[in-house]
Amino acid sequence: MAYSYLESSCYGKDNVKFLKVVKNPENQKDHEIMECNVQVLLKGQLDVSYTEADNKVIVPTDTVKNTILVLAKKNKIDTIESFASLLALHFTKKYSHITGVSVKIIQQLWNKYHEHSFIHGGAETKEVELEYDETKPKEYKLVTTLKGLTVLKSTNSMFHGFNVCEYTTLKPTNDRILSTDVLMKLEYDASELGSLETVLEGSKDKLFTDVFKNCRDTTLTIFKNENSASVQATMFNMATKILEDNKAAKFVTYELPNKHYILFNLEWFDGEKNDNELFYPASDPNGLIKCTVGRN
Ligand SMILES: O=c1[nH]c(=O)c2[nH]c(=O)[nH]c2[nH]1
Repeated sequence: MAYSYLESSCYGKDNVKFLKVVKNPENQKDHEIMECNVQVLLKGQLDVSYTEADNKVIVPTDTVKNTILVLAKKNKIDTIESFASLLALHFTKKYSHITGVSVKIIQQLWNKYHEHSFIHGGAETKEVELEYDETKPKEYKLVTTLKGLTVLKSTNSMFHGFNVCEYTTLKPTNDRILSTDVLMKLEYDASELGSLETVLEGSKDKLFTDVFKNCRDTTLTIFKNENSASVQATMFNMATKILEDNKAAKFVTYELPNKHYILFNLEWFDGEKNDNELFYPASDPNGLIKCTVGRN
């Protein structure tokens, strides 16, 4: 009896990066661009490559990389959601022993300001993760992520009424700075979207674009409008509104660092008052608050 067994495995290529330029057929200098970083990991009857050094079953990661690039060149990509579907279906259809694929695509945001000139959207990205198992084709998991959207509000944020014990030094406040780097994930309800084949045909591209925009708009609107009781309460309200607005959403997850700004005490300077005007940014430690919200 062997000492060990293979509990689980997957392999593929990570950090396959491309910039795709799409030219307007009526004006060869009018372009749209898409910059992506793709990860594709394969699963299936691959155990012997680990346990018996049998490479016959290995589709080389180099081939995975080539496939990503060729499919990106040859196909119309309107959203990274449909491109992820295309990749998952390609690998499972092409190789009989590949039965599952995990795809992750990170898209840079480029804002067009002229027919072929663009401004980079900074740290903010859109990401998509797709888990597909061809033995359960209807149960795929598709998650879209908004990441790196840094926001700050300089009033209308409170934090009081919290648990107080002998370890507590924090003072309750009715007015503080609230700042975070938004990480929001929306898991689609696969039964609302339909089969991955319909997703890759592009029939859901408008939905994907609209849902992502709605998530970003709702995050920013609730952030600015609400007099926040806490990060916890505000993120729950954001997630609830996104579920209300988007029937295709199953779960909404937020992961928000609470990036603290601490009021300087200037009393030593002849009693100088500091009415929430001068703060120092405390890079660490930071709060970290997460929740996943579903529909009742
Ligand atoms: O919104 C907040 N939630 C917390 O859980 C917390 N904890 C803390 O020290 N400050 C805050 N703020």
